[in-house]
Amino acid sequence: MSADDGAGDSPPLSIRDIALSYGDGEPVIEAERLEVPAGEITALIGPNGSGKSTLLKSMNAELTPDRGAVAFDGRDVEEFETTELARRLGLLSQEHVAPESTTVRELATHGRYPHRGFFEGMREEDYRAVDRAIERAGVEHLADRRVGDLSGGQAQLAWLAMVLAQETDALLLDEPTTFLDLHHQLRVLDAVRELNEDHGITVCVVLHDISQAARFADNLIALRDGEPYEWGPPDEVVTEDLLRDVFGVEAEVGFGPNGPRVTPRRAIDE
Ligand SMILES: Nc1ncnc2c1ncn2[C@@H]1O[C@H](COP(=O)(O)OP(=O)(O)OP(=O)(O)O)[C@@H](O)[C@H]1O
Repeated sequence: MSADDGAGDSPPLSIRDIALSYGDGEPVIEAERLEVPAGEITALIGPNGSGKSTLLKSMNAELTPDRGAVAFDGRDVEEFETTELARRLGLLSQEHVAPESTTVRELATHGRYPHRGFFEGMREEDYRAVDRAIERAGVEHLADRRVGDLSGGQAQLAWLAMVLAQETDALLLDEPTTFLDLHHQLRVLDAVRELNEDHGITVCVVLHDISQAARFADNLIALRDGEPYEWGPPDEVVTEDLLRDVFGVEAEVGFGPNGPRVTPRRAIDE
């Protein structure tokens, strides 16, 4: 990513005939075809255990499918050399591991490793990228704090700063708003939208709030039991049928100027 990248420059992610299982178990993901369009924001929605994180990790080659492939920029993600992929595709996962004494700035600095030679120090552009990421994630005031001392939401923002410092062409974000208060949820989504609009970054993001996902994303992919139930523009995906069949919720769906709005009524007993 560079400052003068125009919108639409980032590549798409395409999934073809994929099946993915853990160990010898049954596949937890099976999908014939899914697209995360270039330069657009796609939200993955679905109930707990429906396979959202697994699908996201397969897009980043963190998990290898038993069958099929994920293509990024027309190439199987498994074919990329690890550092090359990390320069182009960033993943904010739900599992965070870092020594407790690491500061927020040090964490963000880790995001620059894919851009530097093994023995090279930080260059001026690396420092600038770290500053930008810290600002975008809204953690300037926490930059010198130890990650181990942060609240859940503050830590979430610190990890986001690390992924943003990678300055990749595409971002995969697994529940980036979890643990965040409403103000910070909106700030994070605004920052992602700004990156998307200013640099044409392709985004795939897991969100649990369906109304928020519908407002925020250009496209939705709804997963049920590891399979796509529906995908496309929010207006087409968010329906009362989806809420009943996928989420087990009786709800009303209204359509306002900001897209579909979900009013849940009750959980349907299985
Ligand atoms: N490491 C693992 N080993 C075995 N099974 C796993 C592992 N990780 C996930 N699973 C299983 O794979 C399925 C999909 O899990 P996944 O975490 O992708 O769902 P999810 O939609 O992201 O859920 P959530 O909304 O709760 O985060 C679940 O049945 C889960 O139990």
